[in-house]
Amino acid sequence: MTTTDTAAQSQPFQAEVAELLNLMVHSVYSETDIFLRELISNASDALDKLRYESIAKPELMADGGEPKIRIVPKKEPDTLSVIDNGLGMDRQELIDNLGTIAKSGTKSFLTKLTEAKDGAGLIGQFGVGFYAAFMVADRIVVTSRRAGSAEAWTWSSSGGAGFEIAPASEEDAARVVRGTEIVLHMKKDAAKYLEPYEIERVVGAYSDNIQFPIELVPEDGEPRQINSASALWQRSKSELTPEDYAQAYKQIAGAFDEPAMTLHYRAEGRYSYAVLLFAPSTKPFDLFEPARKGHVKLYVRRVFITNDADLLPSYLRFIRGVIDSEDLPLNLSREMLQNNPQLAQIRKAVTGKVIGELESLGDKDPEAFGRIWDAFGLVIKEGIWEDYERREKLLALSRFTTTKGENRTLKQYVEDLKENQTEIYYLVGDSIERLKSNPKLESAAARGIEVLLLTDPVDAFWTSAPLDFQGKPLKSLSQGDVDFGMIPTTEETKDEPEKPETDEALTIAAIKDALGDKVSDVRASQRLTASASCLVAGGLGPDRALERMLAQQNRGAASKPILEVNLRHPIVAAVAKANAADAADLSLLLLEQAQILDGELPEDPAAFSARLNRLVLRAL
Ligand SMILES: Nc1ncnc2c1ncn2[C@@H]1O[C@H](COP(=O)(O)OP(=O)(O)OP(=O)(O)O)[C@@H](O)[C@H]1O
Repeated sequence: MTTTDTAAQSQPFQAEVAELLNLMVHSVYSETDIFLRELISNASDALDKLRYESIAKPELMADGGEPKIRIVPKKEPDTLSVIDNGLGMDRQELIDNLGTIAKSGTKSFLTKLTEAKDGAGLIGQFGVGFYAAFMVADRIVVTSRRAGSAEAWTWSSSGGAGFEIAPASEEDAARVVRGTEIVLHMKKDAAKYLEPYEIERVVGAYSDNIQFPIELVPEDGEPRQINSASALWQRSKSELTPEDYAQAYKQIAGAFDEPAMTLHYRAEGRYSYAVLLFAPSTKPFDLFEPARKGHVKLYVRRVFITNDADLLPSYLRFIRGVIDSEDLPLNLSREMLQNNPQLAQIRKAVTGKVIGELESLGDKDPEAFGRIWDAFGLVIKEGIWEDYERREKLLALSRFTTTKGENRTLKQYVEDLKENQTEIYYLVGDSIERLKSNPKLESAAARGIEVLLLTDPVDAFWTSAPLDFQGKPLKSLSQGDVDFGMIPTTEETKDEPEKPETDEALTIAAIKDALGDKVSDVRASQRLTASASCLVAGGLGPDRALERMLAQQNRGAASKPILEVNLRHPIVAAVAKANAADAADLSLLLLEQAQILDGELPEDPAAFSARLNRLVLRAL
């Protein structure tokens, strides 16, 4: 220990912590109860960690007694202590863990929180953890001793800008043999949490499923255990109520909403393991963090091993819960986590189960499934691209907005195929409204063909994989050739305008000539009935929507599109008859219109408007 280490020191909070504390104190959050849940959950994590570390070093458990959590209310002075004999923290850990927030995305979250009206809802998704205690306490003193260490340290803070760290007094150090004691000096308006029945109520509501005993130590009377301290996932389904599950979900996932799906089973056979998984009903704030980390905890015979075992593919990263194996060794190393064939087997089986459960939820309880899809459909669709093996199953789960309505499945789509229709058509774009008015839909609309309207950014990616559903290929209406020739038009639209008597080849040659290398080709369109022109991608490369996205992110230049023209349209017909200058103006206008309809800007907006004015004036 250096001399600076032994002296008391003041340290500032990380800016994000100071900001968060400020928000907590000015009470964006009215549900103060959760502070106790957060402290108990941290205590339970510390006990889990100790149990895990002591597999390799049993001596860590030597002093300090059986794992448990104690809650000690005292009225003179008003303090509430939450004490665990878990792993504890050394000096640096106290500074790092209780002075900073390590979570990625914290900054953007805080900005959102400050701006949002409904701060409470948001803060629940974030989990403010330890700092929640500042809602009820105006001073917090934490004394901690890391298991096996000769030193104990005391961290203290009254909120505000920073905290102090110092060696624990002899008296405090003697009391904290192993683990952490958190003493809250309660605010006046939070004195109710010093009442034993109030503590029991909160523990019963939020923390009953903590695996370790939680003991209430009242000022008068004997200490008593106030939770059931069993691993809920090990109990049989028949003895559990929906309320039990809802509470377990909140505790395991640190969530505030209700689960939209619960999956609880035990696999027996070559490997035995218990599974308790939940799908939340609301979106957490970090769903789109680049790390795309999962939230399923791995236990081995009731001992917590890691949060980090990638037990589900990342497109199911919204699923929360526990998998508890009977057969894995307790001392799983990082390498073993990555390469263990048994874990790979469990991962595969559980992934299949989750998808199967989502599928049957979609049939049995479309409303609950709808909540999951609305919150996580974007993420599930990543799987269509990533998980080749389960592609068709994930396509079957997906819900689409189409020209026929909302929440359509591909199964419904295929059941409603038109006579001679052999493909599933889709169009990718920025918004449903814009897609609905896209000319590329015209010919499909005239035939009553349903088209999927895809507007999520991820849609441009998964659709670039070769896909089919029930033997029907998925096909973009803005790419390659479409052939609706065999599909009859519906009655009302049978009388399309007659084709004008112009030479097709001549018209196309004239437009090609005028556009030069601005496009890769000019073709007669099968897609259009009313509009004059549209742009499509060649048959082999990426779809136009994906190209546009990649180009916006400077990841590759967009390749030249094909201009399709409607030979029935009077402007197109006029090209062949016009003089060279007018033909050039008209042809460029056909290209520029098509760009605008795709949500792009014409290459040279000034030239475009000059051209338009020229032609309009001529007609006047
Ligand atoms: N009782 C404790 N024993 C040991 N370490 C603790 C204890 N309480 C907190 N910590 C440490 O402090 C860190 C920060 O705790 P905090 O509650 O703020 O966030 P968290 O638990 O990591 O996240 P969240 O609350 O969102 O799950 C914890 O990750 C843990 O390392």
